[in-house]
Order: sequence, then C-alpha cells, then structure tokens
Amino acid sequence: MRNYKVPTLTIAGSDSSGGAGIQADLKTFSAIGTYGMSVITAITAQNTQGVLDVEDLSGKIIRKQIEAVFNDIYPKALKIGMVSNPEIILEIVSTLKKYNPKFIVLDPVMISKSGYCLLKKEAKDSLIKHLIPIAYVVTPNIPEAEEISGQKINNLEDMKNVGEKILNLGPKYVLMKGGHLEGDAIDVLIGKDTFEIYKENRFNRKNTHGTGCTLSSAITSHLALGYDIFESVKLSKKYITEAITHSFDIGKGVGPVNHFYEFEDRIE
Ligand SMILES: Nc1ncnc2c1ncn2[C@@H]1O[C@H](COP(=O)(O)OP(=O)(O)O)[C@@H](O)[C@H]1O
Ligand SMILES: Cc1ncc(COP(=O)(O)OP(=O)(O)O)c(N)n1
Repeated sequence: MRNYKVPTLTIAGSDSSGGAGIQADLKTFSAIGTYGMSVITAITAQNTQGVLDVEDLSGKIIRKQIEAVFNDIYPKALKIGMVSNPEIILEIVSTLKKYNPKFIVLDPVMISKSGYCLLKKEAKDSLIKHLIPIAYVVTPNIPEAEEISGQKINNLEDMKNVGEKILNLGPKYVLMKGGHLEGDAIDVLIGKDTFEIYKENRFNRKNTHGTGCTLSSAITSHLALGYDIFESVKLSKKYITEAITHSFDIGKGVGPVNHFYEFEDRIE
C-alpha cells in the first residue's frame, strides 16, 4: 500500500555520506512510499569510514523547522534520531507538545557503529526524562538499552526484562533490536500486554551502515500508512532484512544498506 501523499517527518542529524541519519530516513520514506519531510538537528562530517566532526544546530532553528512543517503539512507519523544535547531535546519536546503528534518513533541514537559519540554524556538524562516518555515506540539497540537501563543484556530473557524497565519510563511500546547479539537477528516488541518476537536470519554482511535509522523510518512510514504497530514492525523488519541482504560496496569502509534494489534492473 504505497501512498506518496501521506506525510512523514524525520527529526535527525545529517550524514554527509548518505548512509544513515536524515538521508537514510528520506530514502526509506520514499522507497516505502510516503512523503518525507525533515528537521535537521545536527550536521555530521561522516563517511563510510567514520564520523569526522559534528556541529549541532541551535534550539531556535530546530524549533522553527518543526513549526514550519507542522503549521503547513501535519505529518501522520514522525521519527526522532540523533539529538545530541539537552537544549535540543528540551526544545523538541516543548515544540512537539504544542502539536501533540500521535505517532513518535524514537531511535535513541547514542554511538555510531564507527564508535563516535552522537549523544553527549550530559544529554542522557534529558533523553530518559523528557523524550522517551512522549514516544509511541522507542527502538534501542542492545548497547543503548543497556545505557538507558543500567543493566547488561546477554539473551532474550534480558531483552524482555530491560524492555519492561524502559516501558516503565512512559512510551507505549519498546522495540529492542537484537542486531548486536549473536545468532539469529531477533527483535522484541514489548508493550503493556505485549511481548512479540520478530526473527530473521542473520546475514554476514560488511555493509550495515544505517540499519537502525532505516528500521525506525520504515516503522514510521508504515504507521503513517495506517498499519498497526504489529504489522508496522513486521513489515519494517522485512524491509531492513532485504536492505541488509542487498547492501553494497561504496566508499572505503562500511557501506550502506540498499533501499532501491527492486529498481536495479532498470538502471542502465
Ligand atoms: N547481520 C544482520 N543480519 C540481519 N539482520 C540484522 C543484522 N544486523 C542487524 N540486523 C537487524 O537490523 C535492525 C537494526 O538493528 P541493530 O543493528 O541492532 O541497530 P543499530 O543499527 O541501531 O545498531 C534490527 O532489526 C536487527 O535485528
Ligand atoms: C547523523 C547520524 N545519525 C545516526 C547515526 C547512527 O546510525 P545507525 O542507523 O544506528 O547506524 P550506524 O551509522 O551506526 O551504522 C549516524 N551514523 N549518523
């Protein structure tokens, strides 16, 4: 069910190499078939080999971007990615509260795969106290869930327990991603009366830049298109698995996942 007129929004950082951040989000929105809009929170100088530098935008211009979008094209669903400092987090929360969006997908980005800290240490408390409670679904990977909860995660049982702890912070659902564990790629969705497992084979691929950004934007798109949370996660898990399977070599480091493999036959 594609409907390119259904508006979706990403509030996130820019990745100059196009594999993660805003760029991955907009590619995902387009590939799934929604109308993507963006609010940029930070500019990263980044490529497939790592993050070289970051400049945060001011709270003021972030607020103005959100207002410009909402006062004109109200998104059906939005995602939040990199928000690196407390001022940015507080500005986003207070501005979004004026518009009361139904579906906020929060990807609590902390450290890039290349090891760069995208969330400043002093921002962790604001993320936990102010941003997580307004989310419809939070999508931490294992290290992020450990950082948020202060608990170590080694297996599915730990994922469930920690997921419940994060749920108590106030979001409606927690989708804990198991990409950082060994074995099958297992994600779990935890809600008040919900415990769902989404399992796919693990594919041994070098090029996995942008997996987290892509999964959260896929969920955002599916929620915007009217799917419930269970179908949205199921379809998005399929989407990221295919995108990883078809990921490709570009640049000298960890290349991106592939959003457009379906169209490759048409490229001359
Ligand atoms: N090698 C892999 N094969 C298949 N799925 C994977 C692989 N690595 C990650 N995934 C999946 O990709 C999504 C993103 O997961 P993860 O890598 O944990 O997040 P992040 O990019 O935020 O670190 C999850 O659905 C996870 O299960
Ligand atoms: C600007 C920006 N935002 C987020 C990330 C993290 O992306 P993620 O999808 O978690 O994947 P990796 O980049 O860690 O592979 C990023 N790198 N840049």
